Amino acid sequence: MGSAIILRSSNVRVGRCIFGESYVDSKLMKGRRSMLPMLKRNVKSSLIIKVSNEHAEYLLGERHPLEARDLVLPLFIHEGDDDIPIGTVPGCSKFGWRHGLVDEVYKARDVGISRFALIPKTSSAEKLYERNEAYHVNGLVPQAIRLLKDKYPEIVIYTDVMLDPFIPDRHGSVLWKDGCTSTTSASSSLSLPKVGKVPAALYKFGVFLTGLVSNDEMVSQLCEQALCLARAGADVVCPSGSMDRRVNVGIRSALDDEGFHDVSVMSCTSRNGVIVVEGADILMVKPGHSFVNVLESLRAKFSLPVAAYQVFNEYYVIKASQEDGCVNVENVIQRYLEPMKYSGADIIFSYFAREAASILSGMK
Ligand SMILES: NCc1[nH]cc(CCC(=O)O)c1CC(=O)O
Repeated sequence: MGSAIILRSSNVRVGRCIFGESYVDSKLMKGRRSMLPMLKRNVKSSLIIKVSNEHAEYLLGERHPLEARDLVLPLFIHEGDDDIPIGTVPGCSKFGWRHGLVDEVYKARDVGISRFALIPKTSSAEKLYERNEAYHVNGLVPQAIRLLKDKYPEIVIYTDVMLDPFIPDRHGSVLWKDGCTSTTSASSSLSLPKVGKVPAALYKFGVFLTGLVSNDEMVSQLCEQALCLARAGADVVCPSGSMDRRVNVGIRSALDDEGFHDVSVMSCTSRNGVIVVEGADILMVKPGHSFVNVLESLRAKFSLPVAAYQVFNEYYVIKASQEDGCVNVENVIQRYLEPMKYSGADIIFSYFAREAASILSGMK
């Protein structure tokens, strides 16, 4: 079922083929075009940015070793000015978006990393919710994107589309609420059914918590957030925890309607191996290393770029052993990152990206 949908959507939709002339040396393409019927668009921001012949060869079937350009460095960011260490993890911080983040990106670019994922770590959630921070033009993530793109226009930025960091109780969904107390601009165009009398104890942060999730409202807010991120300059938006199949499709069409054809939608699967491919331009497996079998099967089934995410938890464990001298970065490359690449990942998210890249680019 999934592949039929993909085929259809890639055929009908406008947009460029990954191997459009403007991206790849046409000599390389001679006689090979027929091999690429299903490869999809949204090149700019996904795996083919500034495509080179080697990369095209890789996609045509030849396996190349892991390279710095395959890696995405995820960065935790916060609103304050100073960097805040994360627990006891050596060398890992939540970066202040104005300074620490920019320094970190600068250092990573030096060793050949050009892709970054921004993960907001918000505080004072109550205030944030009142300001509709999830899709406020001057929200944490949009501001960080604009700053980075201004300084380093060539980098690729991945951002989450999710409400969790901006909703006080972090459930990540939009709950039915009294229509009159709508706190979000996205919802103003929707008329929500009234929930009737709700006990006062359930009234929190301007929202009546009834325990019922409003999918329409959630999809609408996620689309609003994706647009806000795209307007700020995000290259790839990543809806996560898509409990509603309309999320990817809704975001894809909202982006297309505003002319953001080059902004990619990355769909995430984790744990159960279920992935929503409709509307997606990139498929992601998280945690990637634990599910290399899923990477392999996505690679075999779909002609979309596949991404793998090495999660923080794994980073934490490896980092601890590194401190004990049991593991070095070469081991991390050989035992964790390369297996994900060889299992089918074109794009690898890893908190080790900078350390790994400095070895891969021979700069260490
Ligand atoms: N989906 C949102 C998101 N984006 C980045 C992370 C951090 C992932 C990690 O490194 O553990 C998470 C949370 C999650 O998926 O669990």
